[in-house]
Amino acid sequence: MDRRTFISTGVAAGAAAVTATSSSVLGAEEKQPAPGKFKLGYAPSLGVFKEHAGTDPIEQIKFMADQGFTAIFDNGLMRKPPELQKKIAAELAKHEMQMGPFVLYADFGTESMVTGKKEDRDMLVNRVKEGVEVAKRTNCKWALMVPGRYNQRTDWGYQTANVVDTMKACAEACEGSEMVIVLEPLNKLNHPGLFLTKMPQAYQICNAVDHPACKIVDDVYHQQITEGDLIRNIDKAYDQIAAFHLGDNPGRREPGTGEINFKNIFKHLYKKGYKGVLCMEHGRSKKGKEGEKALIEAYREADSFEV
Ligand SMILES: O=C(O)C(=O)CO
Repeated sequence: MDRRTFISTGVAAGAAAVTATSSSVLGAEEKQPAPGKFKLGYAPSLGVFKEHAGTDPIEQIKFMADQGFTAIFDNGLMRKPPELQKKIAAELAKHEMQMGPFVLYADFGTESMVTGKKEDRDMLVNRVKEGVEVAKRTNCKWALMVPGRYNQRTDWGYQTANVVDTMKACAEACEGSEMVIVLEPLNKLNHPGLFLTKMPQAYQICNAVDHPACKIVDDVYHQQITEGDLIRNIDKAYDQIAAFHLGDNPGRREPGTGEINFKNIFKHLYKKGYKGVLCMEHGRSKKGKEGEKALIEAYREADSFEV
């Protein structure tokens, strides 16, 4: 199937989904997505549609927009040359697409935020300042941080207090910009030894930091492994959640390949009025062009909830 045929299939599927949900029963005009667009901001990663769109990130963004996506994400944005960062931002602006969090700091091998040491805090604050420059260049509002490893010899309460103090300094370093740091709890199966694993824990830290630039990215793949109860945790932590990551479990692939009921989660978020990004941070169940097509179809299916 060539790019055009594939595109028209994608948009047709989206249009069908829209028709099915845009009856007068809906009432509120603003609830209806643009024809062909997904209802929520599912964000493919740059590089995920190489088979259809090639290796040029700009062509990839055009392809994603054609398919009805309204957001992208790029974990590696910070490592890209500034000129390319600007080109990506300009292309996204043309399509009115959002950009999900880029990775600002995720060192899984180091005790960084838990130590309370000035040199660790200074290193992280400097990293945040670099991130602010990337955010300004790209209009990307969110930057992801992982608080690193925990220390086996220090009481948990002291480590939590140190993370809170460090995050206060990091959040203050965002002031004067629009950048928001999102802290990501990760599961201990894939990432043993990390400090931040749970939604209630992330919530407690964000509440203690009490700064608009310190929020949570809720990765439902990680949280399904760590604690489950996904919708209740979304509701309880909602005022501190600024972004989502997606991936089914087990396998960390597209919706429909595991045990998570994405259609219900998406419907729930839609009803809450969630307008942010949901980064598709997962692999695919099939390879090649067929795999890319299956990926889009999986999102069309999960997005086909009634509103
Ligand atoms: O490394 C991981 O598993 C992540 O989810 C980072 O976002």
